[in-house]
This record gives sequence, structure tokens and C-alpha cells, in this order.
Amino acid sequence: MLIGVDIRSLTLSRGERRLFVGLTTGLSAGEAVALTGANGAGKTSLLRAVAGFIRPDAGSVAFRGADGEIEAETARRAALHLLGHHEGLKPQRTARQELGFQVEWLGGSTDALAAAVERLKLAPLLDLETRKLSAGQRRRLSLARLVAAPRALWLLDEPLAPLDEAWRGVAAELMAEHLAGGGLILAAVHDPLPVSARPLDLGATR
Ligand SMILES: Nc1ncnc2c1ncn2[C@@H]1O[C@H](COP(=O)(O)OP(=O)(O)OP(=O)(O)O)[C@@H](O)[C@H]1O
Repeated sequence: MLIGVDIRSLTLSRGERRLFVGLTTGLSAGEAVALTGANGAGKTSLLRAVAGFIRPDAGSVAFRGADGEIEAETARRAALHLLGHHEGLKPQRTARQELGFQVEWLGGSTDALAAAVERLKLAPLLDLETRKLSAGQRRRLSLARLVAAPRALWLLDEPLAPLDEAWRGVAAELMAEHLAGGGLILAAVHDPLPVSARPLDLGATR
């Protein structure tokens, strides 16, 4: 069980551009951190570095379990969800196929999948190809994966952006429940997170 993430002296570049230098921070079970900063400050890049998709120039990301450090590859494979702008949905698959595939791949149960479909009210959308879903519907499909295959660390990139007010309320409930159960949330945001969160400002556009 993942109980902490430690970001130590992290320096990150994209292309020729240095995004930040020597960033040290962390988060623990039950805690949310809200990453803020101007467009291009590096919020998405930091989430992707924690998820292991971008190699930092220097520094490290370490994952803590109750019995000590968890190997990064193991933690990334089994203990985190990354919910990003593009949702990672295959356009020609139906919502049912996509959700079923993802939940099986992530190791979720059939019961948890049914509960997630109910919670996100996805039943009327299940036979539509994901390319035909609206942005908010696509985000609900992605949120269902978080419910159906529970993982401790949620890396969320502007999680509320495409959602209307009612669905923002549901997303807020999901986040609050996740934190109450010992989950961790690192979220890139332009608007405030709907749960209590420690702010981390990556700064202005450079
Ligand atoms: N694949 C890439 N190759 C080169 N540069 C990239 C790549 N992806 C992102 N960048 C650059 O890295 C910088 C940081 O981008 P990033 O998406 O992390 O910012 P952000 O803080 O999430 O911005 P926003 O608020 O607009 O979502 C930007 O200048 C962007 O152009």
C-alpha cells in the first residue's frame, strides 16, 4: 500500500526549455496537493514525470509504502492513476469496450466496474464509440476507471475542466472519499480543487 510520494530536488526540461530546478515536495496518505502556475509552467510535465513518462534532468521521485520504499516501477504499475487531458481513450471503441478493457488491464473487479458505471451514470453511454462522447462524458468515463480499479495515487490534470456543475460535485465527492480512505491526490489546476489541498505554485510563464 502506497502511503507517500517524495519528490526530491527535481529538475525538469522539455525540449530546450528548463521548466523548474530543484523542486522538493511530497505528499502523504490522505493528502491532496494542488499544482498551480501559468500556462506552460510545467504542471502536466510534473504529473508525467511522477508517472514515469518523462525522465527528469536531475533529482528523483520515490514512493513510500508502510514497510519502506516501493520500487518506482512497481508503484507506477500498480499504485497510480494518471488522468490527463487526452483521457487515453481509443476513439473507435465503445465506452463499454474501453472501460471493460481498461478495468481488466488495471486489475479491477466486475463488481467494482458495475459500481463505477452506476456512480458515473454511464449506462446510457456504454454502446457509443468514445469519439462520439462529449468532453464531459469522456471525463466521466475516465473517472469510472478510478473507481473501478482502486489505486492509492491519483495524478489528475485539470480534473474538473470539462465537467458541468453537477458532475463537478460528483468528482468532488469521489476525491473526498479517496482522501478519507488514505488515498493521495496530486492535481494540476487552474481553478481551486474542491477538497482541502496544499498549494504548490510552479510559477509564472518563462
Ligand atoms: N513533448 C514536448 N516536447 C517539447 N516541449 C514540450 C512537450 N510537452 C510540453 N512541452 C513544453 O513544456 C512546457 C510545459 O508544458 P506543460 O504542459 O507541462 O505546462 P502546464 O503548466 O501543464 O500548462 P497548462 O496550464 O497550459 O496546461 C510548455 O512550454 C510546453 O510547450
